[in-house]
Amino acid sequence: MSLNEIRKAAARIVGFDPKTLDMGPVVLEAGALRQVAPYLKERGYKQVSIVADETTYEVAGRRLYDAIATEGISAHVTKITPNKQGDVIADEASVVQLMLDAKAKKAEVIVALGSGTLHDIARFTAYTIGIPFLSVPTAPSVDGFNSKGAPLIIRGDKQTIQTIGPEAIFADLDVLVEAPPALVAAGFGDMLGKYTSLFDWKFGSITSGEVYEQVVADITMKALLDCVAHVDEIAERKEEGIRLLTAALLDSGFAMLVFGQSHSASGAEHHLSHFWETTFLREDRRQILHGAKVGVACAEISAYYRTIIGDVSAKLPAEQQDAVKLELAKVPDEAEIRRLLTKVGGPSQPSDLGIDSELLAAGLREAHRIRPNRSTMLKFYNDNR
Ligand SMILES: NC(=O)C1=CN([C@@H]2O[C@H](COP(=O)(O)OP(=O)(O)OC[C@H]3O[C@@H](n4cnc5c(N)ncnc54)[C@H](OP(=O)(O)O)[C@@H]3O)[C@@H](O)[C@H]2O)C=CC1
Ligand SMILES: O=C(CO)COP(=O)(O)O
Repeated sequence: MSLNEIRKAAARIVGFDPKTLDMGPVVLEAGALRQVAPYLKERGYKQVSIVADETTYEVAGRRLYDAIATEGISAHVTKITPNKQGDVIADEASVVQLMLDAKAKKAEVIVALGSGTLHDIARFTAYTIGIPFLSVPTAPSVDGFNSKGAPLIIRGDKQTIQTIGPEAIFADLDVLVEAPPALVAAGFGDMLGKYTSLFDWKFGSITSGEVYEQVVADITMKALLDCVAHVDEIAERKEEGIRLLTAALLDSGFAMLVFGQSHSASGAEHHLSHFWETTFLREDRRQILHGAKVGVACAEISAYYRTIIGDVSAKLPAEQQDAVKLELAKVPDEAEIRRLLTKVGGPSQPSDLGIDSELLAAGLREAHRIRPNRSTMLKFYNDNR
């Protein structure tokens, strides 16, 4: 959907503050990278901080830096230092690294040049020092370019802090089509996760009176179904497939931005993924792409929910039982989710990710504690067993 269509849809939400979507431009086209420097000039920025890592700097950072300098704007690049396993992660050290650089250079705006992790480092830092950030995605791997939430690793735990959305987005299809297949499959996996996150949000609204916005759920579901309908084009990584996937990721991000929290996009499948992520960090293991974990976790949650629905239903008031069963029936079964993941070339089983049955079982017992305020069916089951 275009930003204007999102604005129109969001206007139907009672009490929605239109300033939330006071942003633009949102550019998703070939050559979008070339529009960044003229935009910065037009906005009158004189000091720009670009945050990248070694890879994203090579992919697009050098070109961006030169283009900004050519406009007579002072730019500097912070390449976030990887952890000892070689992964760039959004933790205290990365945030402080960018904060110190941006402060020292008196940056007026931060440009996030990368995928999910670099965006979270950028949005948290920009919010903390009180400046805006621009989104320049280099891979269609997550729906986190334009949300407000910054999932950070704080003292080893994954906490999501509500910060700010981007001032503008420049998603260059020339760059995105070159992203490695694993990152494309991860983006598709992050979208498939919406099957179970949307179920969990509905579950929370039925059983715990969790605030639910149909418009936000509809935007997310439409984005998800667009991806599923075009799985072949996405798997082929042609320009149209990558455009469709990126547009869906942006729409899901906008849905989170409009709602102000991530209920539409993050349910038990994300909590399971976060559980695996922090376990790997504690064990000094290399990180697995977020969307790769989410896709597999979505299949696991779809299967698990079907095994526990009887027990859950027995503990619900009679009038909620049918509604919950009806919603669960709309979630594709695990075989279908794994089939779609395989089709797009991504991992489909926990073992593909190095997750054994013990870690899987531990996550199903404990992952809900990562987001104790979210009324997922996993939390209900574990709290009431
Ligand atoms: N804020 C939100 O609402 C959301 C946030 N997230 C967060 O996003 C994070 C995960 O982001 P994700 O995008 O999966 O992974 P990362 O941002 O961690 O990126 C993984 C790696 O992708 C590589 N990369 C990126 N673009 C390119 C490219 N064009 N060519 C080659 N390599 C490239 C980089 O390579 P290299 O490693 O070689 O440097 C990068 O480090 C998680 O922490 C998750 O919680 C996820 C969804 C929503
Ligand atoms: O990853 C997200 C959506 O894809 C956001 O998840 P959290 O709100 O759980 O950090």
